[in-house]
Amino acid sequence: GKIIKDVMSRGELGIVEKGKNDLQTEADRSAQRCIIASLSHQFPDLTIIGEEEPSHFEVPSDWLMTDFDPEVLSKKCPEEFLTVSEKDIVVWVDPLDGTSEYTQGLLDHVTVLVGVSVGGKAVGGVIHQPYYNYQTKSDTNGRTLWGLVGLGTGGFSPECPPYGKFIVTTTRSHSDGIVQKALDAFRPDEILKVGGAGHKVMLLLEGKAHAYIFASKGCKKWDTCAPEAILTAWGGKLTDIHGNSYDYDKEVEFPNKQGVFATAKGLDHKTLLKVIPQEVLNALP
Ligand SMILES: Nc1ncnc2c1ncn2[C@@H]1O[C@H](COP(=O)(O)O)[C@@H](OP(=O)(O)O)[C@H]1O
Ligand SMILES: [Mg+2]
Ligand SMILES: [Mg+2]
Ligand SMILES: [Mg+2]
Repeated sequence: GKIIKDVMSRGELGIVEKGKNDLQTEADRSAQRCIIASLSHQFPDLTIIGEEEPSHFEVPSDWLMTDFDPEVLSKKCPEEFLTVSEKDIVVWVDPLDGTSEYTQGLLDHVTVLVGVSVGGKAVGGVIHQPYYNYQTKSDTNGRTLWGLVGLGTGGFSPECPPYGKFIVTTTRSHSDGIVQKALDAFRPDEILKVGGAGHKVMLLLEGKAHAYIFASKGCKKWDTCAPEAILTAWGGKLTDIHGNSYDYDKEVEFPNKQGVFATAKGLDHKTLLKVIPQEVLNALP
């Protein structure tokens, strides 16, 4: 988070266009180097997959994080993970989610995502929001939300969305006709178009939206692993638009080709899926 803020303060974003409507900045590159170097230093047998291309330069020594969160470590590890070894774990890293919004100054849309999968299932995750409340509080360090399936969540106060209303959240920078058709089918009371998969799942976790609907193949495994794990740990659900769960094993393809459909705790995920029109389902087979 600090690296991301430092790059923004210096004002030289070093923007590279990876593809159509797909940017990368110095903050994406540096944050990934910090996260991957720190994790692989402490856990050499982990499989770590990051969004950005690997860098072979050595990272500055003050970028190597060595401390652990005592609050999380004070909790009891769920039985099912006691025998998991480093080799069974795949970590999906999105060093900066919401790059498009970052370059446009919509800073609270930006998050850092570190997702942990075991046996292909998204079970653990961290969403760090470096610019949380940055407009109201001047020297905030941001906040860090976490979740582990079987244990619970921390770093935020989960809330259920309001009754008698249906609020959906979706992309603000990667929409198309099919994305819009899927949204329209729900006749939502409100559509929150915001950046980042992490940011959108936070809206579900904090009761600001009922569903995150993205009928597009644009999101990748690093976008959804951490958010899915935290959402699942709380009681919500994230699947593709057909209702199938994504596999986060190390061999899988990166794109979430069947889109994203996520619902807050207390919603009937299965019934809501039936609202998605056949034409939309056919577009993302
Ligand atoms: N059409 C597309 N092309 C490239 N990336 C896409 C995309 N649609 C979604 N994404 C990626 O999915 C994430 C969430 O998208 P959105 O904010 O539009 O909902 C972003 O992650 P990054 O910002 O980490 O690249 C974004 O780049
Ligand atoms: Mg990107
Ligand atoms: Mg992303
Ligand atoms: Mg990213």
